Order: sequence, then structure tokens, then C-alpha cells
Amino acid sequence: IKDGWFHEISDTMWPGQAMALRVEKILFAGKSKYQDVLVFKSTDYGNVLVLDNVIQVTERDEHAYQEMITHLAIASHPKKQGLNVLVVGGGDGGVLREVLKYGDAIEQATLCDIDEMVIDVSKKYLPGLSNGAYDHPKVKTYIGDGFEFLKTYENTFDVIITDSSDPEGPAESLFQEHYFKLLNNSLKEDGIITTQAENIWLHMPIIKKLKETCSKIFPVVQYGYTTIPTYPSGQIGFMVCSKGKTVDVTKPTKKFTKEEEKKLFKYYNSEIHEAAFVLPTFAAVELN
Ligand SMILES: NCCCCCc1nc2ccccc2[nH]1
Repeated sequence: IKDGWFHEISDTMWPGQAMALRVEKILFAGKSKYQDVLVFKSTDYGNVLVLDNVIQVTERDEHAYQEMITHLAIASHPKKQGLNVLVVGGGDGGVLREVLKYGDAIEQATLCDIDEMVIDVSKKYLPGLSNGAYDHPKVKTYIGDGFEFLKTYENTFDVIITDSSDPEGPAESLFQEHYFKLLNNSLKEDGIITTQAENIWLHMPIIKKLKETCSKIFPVVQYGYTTIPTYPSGQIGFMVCSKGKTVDVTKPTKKFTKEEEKKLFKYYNSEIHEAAFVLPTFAAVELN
């Protein structure tokens, strides 16, 4: 932090550019078993969680990410009851909060994140993210490596959401082919996964490789995206895959009314669900 600003600099992941947020007050600075953990109160984006100098979530724009990574999967799932959902990563709790919006349709929501400090500081300094989800009777939380966790579950989950940080650091294994094989093995039939799949302006090689990897394992693989001001280049995408070849992940099967959408969401709606998969030509050329 220099002259009251936090600069998100990464010579490897977003060379020559940096998002800056003005800092009002540092709320927490520590080091977990895996990474540096920083929380600061920004002047204009609410509280901000930073891991190893990378912005993970801000209170002002988090909905754009949490809602899309969750509802692109659950809203297009053919099953409408008894859903068993797993979140890998996502220690801030935002995805868990979104999962619970399906109420009685959710049978069980499980979260596995490797870093307990992330869960603790998120609960304390960004409580609106989990919004009490960690204390919900249907929620179970594990601290550990999602990779190892998945090895113990076969044919168990209807939806698995991998809300990971970037491939550099503790989340590296969550971008490898073996991980996607584990995901496929842990899914029930017609199961759907979404994973954090980076930015079309900065990471086309990563996205292309991810899509090729997923296409070896899943019959349906689509890259969809959201717009989010505080992630690099203002956009981030998701690899959305279905184990069932008849499932169209680009079309929501769960219909919310306009009134419900306005009450439940700040970003997601059924039109933006479909629009999320419409790519600019430079990306479509590479991915389709
Ligand atoms: N450079 C883009 C980073 C995207 C990060 C998404 C994200 N934000 C998180 C917060 C807590 C735990 C896991 C998380 N994964």
C-alpha cells in the first residue's frame, strides 16, 4: 500500500496493468499456512479481501461473481429437489449464501476450503458475504484441500462449484486435468460443475487449455462470464460443464419471475444467464 492506495500488481498474471483501490483503513494483515491475508476498508468499494496481493472479493461488486458462478450451474440443473451441492474454495462464503437461495430444493450444501484464516477473516470483516450461511443447518464446512476431499466422494453431488483463486498459488491443482476427472467422478448423473476460469483479455491460453481439458471429460463444456470492476480487466469467466449430454447449461431451467429476480439478485437474471455465453469474436474464434 503506497500513498493510501492498494495496487494489484502481478508481472505474471496481468503484466503492465494494475487495479488500484483507495485505502481508508487496514482491518487485518496476516499470514496463513498458505498465503498472505489482507483486509482493508476501501473508500468506495466497501471492505476488500486480498490474498497474496490479489483482490479476491469486495463488498461493492461481489454479487457479479458469486451469483453468476452459482446460478449458471444450479439454475440450469434439470433436478428441482433434493440438490446436493459442493463448494470447493469460496471461503468468503458468498457462493454458500447464493446456494441457500434455492431454499427447500437444497438437501445439503458443503464447503471445503484449504485456508481457515480466509473463512475466519471473511466472517469477521465481510459478514454480508456468507450472511449467516455457515450457521445454516444444511451447511457443512471442511478445512482442507478440495483435491483430497473429492477423492473420498463418488457419485455424490448434483453441483460442484470451484470458487478458486488464480492458478498461481494454493489453487494451482484446481486447474489440472486430474482435478476435473475427480469432479466428474464425484458428480451424480446430469451433474453440473462451474469453475473460476479467468479473463478473456489476459488469459486466453489458460481458458483454451481449460476448455480442451474439460472437453475430454464432459460432453457439455461452455465458457460463460460476468463483468466485475475489481477483477483484472473487469471481466471473469466460468467453465460450466455438464455430465449429462442432454443438459443445455446456457438455458436456465429454473424460472424465477421478474419480481423474484429483483428480490433475490443484484446481478443474475434469466436473460443474462443466456447472454453470459455470447462471446466477442476474438474469444469465440479461440473457444468455439
Ligand atoms: N484475479 C481473480 C481472482 C478471482 C478470485 C475468486 C475468489 N474469491 C475468493 C475469496 C475467498 C476464497 C476463494 C475465492 N475465490
